[in-house]
This record gives sequence, structure tokens and C-alpha cells, in this order.
Amino acid sequence: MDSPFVLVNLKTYQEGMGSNAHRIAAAAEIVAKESGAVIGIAPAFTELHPMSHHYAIPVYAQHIDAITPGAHTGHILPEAVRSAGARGTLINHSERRLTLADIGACVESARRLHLETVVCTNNDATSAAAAALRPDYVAIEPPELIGSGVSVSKADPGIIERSVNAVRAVNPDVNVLTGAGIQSGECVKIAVDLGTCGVLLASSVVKADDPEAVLRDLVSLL
Ligand SMILES: O=C(CO)COP(=O)(O)O
Repeated sequence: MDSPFVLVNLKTYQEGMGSNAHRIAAAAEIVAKESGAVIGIAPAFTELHPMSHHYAIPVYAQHIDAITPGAHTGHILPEAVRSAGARGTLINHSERRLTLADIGACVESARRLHLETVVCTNNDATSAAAAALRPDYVAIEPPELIGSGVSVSKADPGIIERSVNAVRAVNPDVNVLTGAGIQSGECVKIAVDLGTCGVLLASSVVKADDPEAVLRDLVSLL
């Protein structure tokens, strides 16, 4: 398998803003280098350019809108995150849901701009629907476990397995990530052993006193 992928979503946690985004990006860069894992971060839009400018790790947007340049006040263009240095983007995170039509349009415009696409889903049926849109990744995150401190790997490994099977049946070229409550190397290992290529996570790293130690633990069993 390719290097495992750990994507840290900074959301709007206060701890993840400004210089703390630097703190997490710096920790991610160190742990990625020593472990060989790919560790990316998804900071606030306003931090995309500083993060992509200062660090070698891949940087992702948390969202894009299904729009083209023009009159769309308060929206975010795929072109804007690309020019801010994003490698890719989350689409349809549980905290930023889109219609299926808009998810499709976002995947299309991201592909055209060579942005990697991580389409988030909430169950195996939506994972199958997302896979049909041919994103780079489908990220299965049961909403009830997000931010709960209870790991999907331990509480509901079946949803990971069913999503991996659903995605493979539709399009075996689409990679699967899993997330919700991921906090240790053991959680990551279970997810990878179930056929995913890595994890999408937030609070265990963003709220940590020592994000470098948490990241080191996350990749320790791979
Ligand atoms: O929503 C998530 C990542 O996008 C998961 O969040 P937690 O890791 O805080 O559960």
C-alpha cells in the first residue's frame, strides 16, 4: 500500500486558528518526515496561503462551493483555494453538507483544477453514491461519533467495512478514508486493516496540548 494518509481538519476550533495552525502544521511536518506517513492539514480558508507557503505538508480546503467566478457573495471559489496553495479540498463534510448535484459539480470543478477531492459521507449508501462521482477519496464519518471521543474504528468497524465494500463495488480506483473520534495508533491501524488508506480527524490533534505526540502515536502502528 502507498504511505498512509492522515488528514487533520482544523475546523473552526479556536486552538486551530492563527499561530496554533502553525503549531499543528509544524508538528505534522516533523512527524511526516520521521514516519513516512503523509500528514495533511485542512485549516480555515484564511490560513490556506500561510500554511501552504510555510510548510511542505499538503494543505486542503475544508469546503468549496459549486460556483464559477461571478456574483456569489460569501461563497468560496475552487479557483481561490487552488491559488492559495491547496492540494485538495474536503467536499460535503457533515458540518458543511451539500446537495448531491452540488457535490458532483464540486468534484468536477476540482478535477478540472487538479485539486484532490475528499468527499465526506455519513453511511455506506452515501459512500456508494459519492464513489460514483469518481473523487480521489471518500471519507466515511458517522456524524454521531464526530467530536465524541469515541472512535469509529472501535465503536462501529462495520460501517468502515461496508463503506470500503460499497466504494470498491462502484469504483475500485476511489480510496477510502475514515474518521470520527480517531485518537490513537490503534484506531488508525484498525481502519487501515479494514481496507482504508488512512484517517480524517480533528479534535484529538487540534485540542491536544502536544499535537506532535498525538500525531506520532497515530502513525506508530503502521
Ligand atoms: O469531523 C471530523 C474530521 O473531519 C472528525 O472529527 P473528530 O476527530 O473530532 O471526531
